[in-house]
Amino acid sequence: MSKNLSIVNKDLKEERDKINFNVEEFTNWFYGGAEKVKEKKYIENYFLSDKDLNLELDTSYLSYKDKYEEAVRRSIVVYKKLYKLHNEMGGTHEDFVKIMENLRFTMGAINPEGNPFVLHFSMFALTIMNMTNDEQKAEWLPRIFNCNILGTYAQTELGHGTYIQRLETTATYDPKTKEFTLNSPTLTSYKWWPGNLGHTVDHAIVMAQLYSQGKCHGIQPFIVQLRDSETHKPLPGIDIGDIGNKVGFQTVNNGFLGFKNVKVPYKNMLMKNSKLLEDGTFIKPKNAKLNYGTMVIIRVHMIIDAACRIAKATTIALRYSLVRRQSPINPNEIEPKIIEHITQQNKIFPGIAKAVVFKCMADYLTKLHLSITQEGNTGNLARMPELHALSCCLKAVCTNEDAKTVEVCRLSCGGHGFLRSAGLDDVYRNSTAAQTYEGENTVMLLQAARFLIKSFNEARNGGSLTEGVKYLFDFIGRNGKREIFDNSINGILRAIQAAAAGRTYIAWKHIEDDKRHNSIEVATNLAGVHLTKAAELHGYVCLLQVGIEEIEKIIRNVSPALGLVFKNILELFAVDLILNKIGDVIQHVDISNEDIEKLEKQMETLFKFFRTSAIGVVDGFDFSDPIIDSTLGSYDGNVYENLINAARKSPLNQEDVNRTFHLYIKPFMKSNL
Ligand SMILES: CCCCCCCC/C=C\CCCC(=O)SCCNC(=O)CCNC(=O)[C@H](O)C(C)(C)COP(=O)(O)OP(=O)(O)OC[C@H]1O[C@@H](n2cnc3c(N)ncnc32)[C@H](O)[C@@H]1OP(=O)(O)O
Ligand SMILES: Cc1cc2nc3c(=O)[nH]c(=O)nc-3n(C[C@H](O)[C@H](O)[C@H](O)COP(=O)(O)OP(=O)(O)OC[C@H]3O[C@@H](n4cnc5c(N)ncnc54)[C@H](O)[C@@H]3O)c2cc1C
Repeated sequence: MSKNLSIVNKDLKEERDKINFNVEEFTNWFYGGAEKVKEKKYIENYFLSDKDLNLELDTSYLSYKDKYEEAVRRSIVVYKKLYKLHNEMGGTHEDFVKIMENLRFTMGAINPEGNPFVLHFSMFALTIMNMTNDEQKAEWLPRIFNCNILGTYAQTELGHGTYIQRLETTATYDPKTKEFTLNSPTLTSYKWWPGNLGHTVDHAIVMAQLYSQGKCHGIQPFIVQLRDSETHKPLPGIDIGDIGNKVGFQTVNNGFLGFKNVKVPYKNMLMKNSKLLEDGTFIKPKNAKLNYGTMVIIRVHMIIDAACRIAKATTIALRYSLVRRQSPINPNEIEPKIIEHITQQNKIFPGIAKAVVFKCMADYLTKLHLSITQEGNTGNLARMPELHALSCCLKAVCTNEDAKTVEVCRLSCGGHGFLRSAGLDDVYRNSTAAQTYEGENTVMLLQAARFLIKSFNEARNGGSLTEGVKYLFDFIGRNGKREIFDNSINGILRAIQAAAAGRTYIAWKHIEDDKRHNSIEVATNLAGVHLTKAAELHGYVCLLQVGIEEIEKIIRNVSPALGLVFKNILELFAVDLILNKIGDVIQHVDISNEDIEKLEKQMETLFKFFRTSAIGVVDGFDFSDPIIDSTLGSYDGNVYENLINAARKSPLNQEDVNRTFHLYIKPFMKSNL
């Protein structure tokens, strides 16, 4: 499945012949074991081999409406098969999760511009699983699982996406009728953005301000039916539609939604956290932010998505760079593979290292999320703020890096990278969307910075700190002296920690100084740029720290040859990071010009070593050709054949002369102006 049967380009074959580690062993690590790789391949093939999907059709040439309709058609083919496969596998919840996890990659190949049902299977289902009481679970989960109802997560409004406390949709409870009345009192209160909302789903989790007994009790989730289950017509009082063309996500069917006196039964307010008694008495949750739980889960999941987008983009860029020849380095020699230009290595190799380190972070964060959620289920919510801060911080840092890296990969493919058939545009669109959805990245960094400043105050007052921010103690302990740089992995980590702690101190001091003339809120706003820089540096500290810990474990468990590749990858990540953050490092670390030159030299040595492993690593990401979907990144490396074949499929090339010649061009040319 992963390799096509055509003859592999000789330049690429020559590279693969030199790989000095076991690529399969790397793949097994990336997917969590040989069994998981087998499962992934089976599931991928199970779906992608279905002729009914008609994957030959290049949907990028279709109109907006046709794209959506084809995406719905394909999705239904997939979901029917999903349920068939699920039954064949035994029908357990674990089987379902297994298929869904693998389907995430496969769905991208089937609907490259987005899945019109993605919110049903992610945020809608997750919210019902995590924010309902037992009765509500029993009522809704079977219907969701069987797709008898389809839903989305409707939180953002025209006027507010970030500051959700000020959402304007209202849900007013009447104890006499035991109903809520939903209203959109203003234009800005219209829901705007929810995926799949426009014309696909018939239900939504709606976040609305709860009014009861004459008081507002803040935003609460309600499950609301939007469309008739037979006709799919909007129900009375529901104004609903698609928000129109976007930068990407064209087939996700993001929608708008307004309410006019829409009645919702009492039992439809999700009651695991906040509770409303039938008489209208409101009972506060243990922590008001528990209703933000679905956002936290998705932010955690977004780290692995970022890793995979980078893995895909670097696979395309590297394979292309190993077959593309241009510009002799020595004037009299043959043109080299473009990867021989060291600037090309500088564009692609650090990206490959990021994919690996982000994958380590995704695994770490998933485990942390599970353990903190389990604590939460026993009533212990103490670590919720730590998880919130970490997931916000890494969501922002990883998706920012993701978008940047994917764009560099596109640039590294020169002109051909600009073709849709190169496959980098959809990856980029998804990366840049991820910078905004699930919390805009600056806002996410500012949330993380709140935690950093609190921790800094705690450290100054001799309090206790969570593991991930203990480096703030080192900074305070140095009492204004700079960290002395030493050129080892741990030395680089300490330097980035010193930079993060130093920037946190600058932000803290800024706030303290401004507090003399301003409120704490105004002072915090004025320190915003420092705060976001501190949070960003903290994100890199976490990535490097977890990267070091995880890769040390990996090295102990893999063959020595693969261990060397991991060591090389970790060093690449670390040296690239410190060189990119050198301005911040210089401010807080005793690092000399010679040290910096040594790091630059070290980067060149690391590139030299990685030059032979790189193709093995990207092959090890194991994206099959239908998933990579790129003329430049296919396994066989036959890029020029792929490019001309793709061009021939352009709708304009289906006839020799386009009608515009006779309609407009010829009359214009003959007109003598
Ligand atoms: C499973 C498979 C994955 C599939 C992926 C599917 C992809 C589908 C594609 C797209 C889907 C996109 C969906 C969306 O975009 S949904 C909408 C998302 N919206 C947002 O993310 C909104 C962002 N805004 C917020 O999250 C919040 O407004 C806020 C920025 C966090 C601020 O909240 P609030 O105003 O209430 O808070 P305050 O500023 O007053 O206080 C901050 C304190 O609250 C603490 N806090 C906040 N959140 C949490 C939390 N979740 N847990 C614990 N604590 C929290 C925070 O720490 C502050 O504490 P402090 O002590 O400092 O006061
Ligand atoms: C592709 C896509 C899919 C989406 N899907 C969904 C969905 O399914 N369901 C849903 O409910 N929503 C969805 N959204 C909405 C999304 O979650 C919000 O757009 C996002 O949270 C950002 O909020 P905003 O649009 O209000 O941005 P704004 O907050 O208006 O951001 C504009 C600018 O203001 C700045 N800013 C705002 N507040 C602050 C602050 N406190 N401090 C400093 N700067 C600030 C931001 O940094 C940014 O530069 C989706 C959005 C996109 C793009």
